[in-house]
Amino acid sequence: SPPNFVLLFADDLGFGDLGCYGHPTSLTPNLDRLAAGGLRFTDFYCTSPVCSPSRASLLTGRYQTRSGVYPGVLYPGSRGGLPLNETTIAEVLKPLGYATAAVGKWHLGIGANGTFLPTRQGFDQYLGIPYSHDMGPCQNLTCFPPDVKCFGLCDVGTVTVPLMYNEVIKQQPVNFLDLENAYRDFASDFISTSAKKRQPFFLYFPSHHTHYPQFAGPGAAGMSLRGPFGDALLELDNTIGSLLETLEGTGVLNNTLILFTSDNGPELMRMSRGGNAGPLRCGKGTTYEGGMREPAIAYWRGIIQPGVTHEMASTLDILPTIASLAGAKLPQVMLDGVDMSNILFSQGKSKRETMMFYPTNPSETYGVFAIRLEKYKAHFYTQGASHSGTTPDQDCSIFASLTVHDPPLLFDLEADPSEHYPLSLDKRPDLQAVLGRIKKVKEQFEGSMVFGESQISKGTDPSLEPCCSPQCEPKPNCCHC
Ligand SMILES: O=[N+]([O-])c1ccc(O)c(OS(=O)(=O)O)c1
Ligand SMILES: [Mg+2]
Repeated sequence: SPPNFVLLFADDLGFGDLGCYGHPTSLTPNLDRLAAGGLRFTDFYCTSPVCSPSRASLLTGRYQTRSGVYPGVLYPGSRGGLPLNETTIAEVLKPLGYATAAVGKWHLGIGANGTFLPTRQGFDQYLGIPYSHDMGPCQNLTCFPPDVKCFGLCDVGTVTVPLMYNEVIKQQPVNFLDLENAYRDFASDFISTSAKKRQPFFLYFPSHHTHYPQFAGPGAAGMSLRGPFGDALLELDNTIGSLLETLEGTGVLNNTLILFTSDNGPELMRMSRGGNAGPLRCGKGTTYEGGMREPAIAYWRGIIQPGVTHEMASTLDILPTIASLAGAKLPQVMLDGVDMSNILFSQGKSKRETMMFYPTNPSETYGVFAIRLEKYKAHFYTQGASHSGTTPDQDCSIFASLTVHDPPLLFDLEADPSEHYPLSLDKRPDLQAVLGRIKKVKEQFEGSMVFGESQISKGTDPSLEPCCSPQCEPKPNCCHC
């Protein structure tokens, strides 16, 4: 019978944040169990160092430049979103009779009359906050029990964050302390209902953890060794444990592929309240490895052999892989993802030999900032980011302005995954040859790249911000239900 798919997607979680990736104080026993019993990736990439573009690529198998989800991210009042003519994983599976649900952070647009919400993108059901949970005033919200306010300011002058069920606002502002429980119960009900009906299902679970401001309910607050960030991460891990129990209890665990990864690198500017990129350089907002290489685990009990793979793979590859496993037709569009089944099921080589690194704000002027080919990575441009500030490495901070590298900075990511020691090309014809191949890849890729109309440049309209009492005045503060 066709396999079920559970896609667990963390937010702003770094390569070094999980116990199974070496963090000394994170408590992630359930993710560690998935890694121990499944395949742990060491070279798995997202496509953007920030949320919305990365999520567009995950769900379409195409770089964000093609779908138009660039530059930067979408906001509560954004006019744009992931275009409806893009085909998501949910839309690939629906024709095969799959039940589909999204639970958590959408961040691919709301638009007029909810035109870009998950229910318009192939998901039968949706429960979640449709963008980052700092995109609304949070200083009076409780992030930790009994009444510890959220840290910092978040975005003021906007409606408070709403919890939506399908296209209706259920709660505004959301109650963070029971949000993850609500997500867990909703997701568990979806699994149980599908299992009872013997209907194959796709659960997309983009948690808000561990995005700023960190929050956690009573089941995790104060229970980690790593403070607020660790508590939020523990809450996500608890939820994953519950979902595993439900999959097991309903008898579908052996027929379910579970994938876990994160949307972009850690927000280092949050310091000890932010994530950690492990040995990788910089983090969110940059095209150094810390911003783009993510923790990733594939688990399918009895089918995927436990182990570690060093093969290169990406969020782009999830749609083609799920399509091939379900026997679904691929969308008739330019796909950048490749089927990674042979990595998953036969410890084979990846069909992916290259990865393109676009910055937060891709443009046709500069094109890709960096390219990885096999073990080599060439940076044509580098730039720091506010999200990666406060670290000792000055190249990560916002003060590290856009720099052209000609010849490109070249790193050997096997010998130097931290991108500390650029390779000299002098008297190295072998490296010059590598650079020649990379330039050819860049030429071919950019020759085929047609930038879709920027959705984010369509700007924002305050009247599009979700408000549970649309007639109330004065906005946005009156939107409370
Ligand atoms: O890239 N950005 O311009 C950007 C702006 C606001 C965010 O809150 C953000 O963070 S994100 O939404 O988690 O990616 C990113
Ligand atoms: Mg993010």
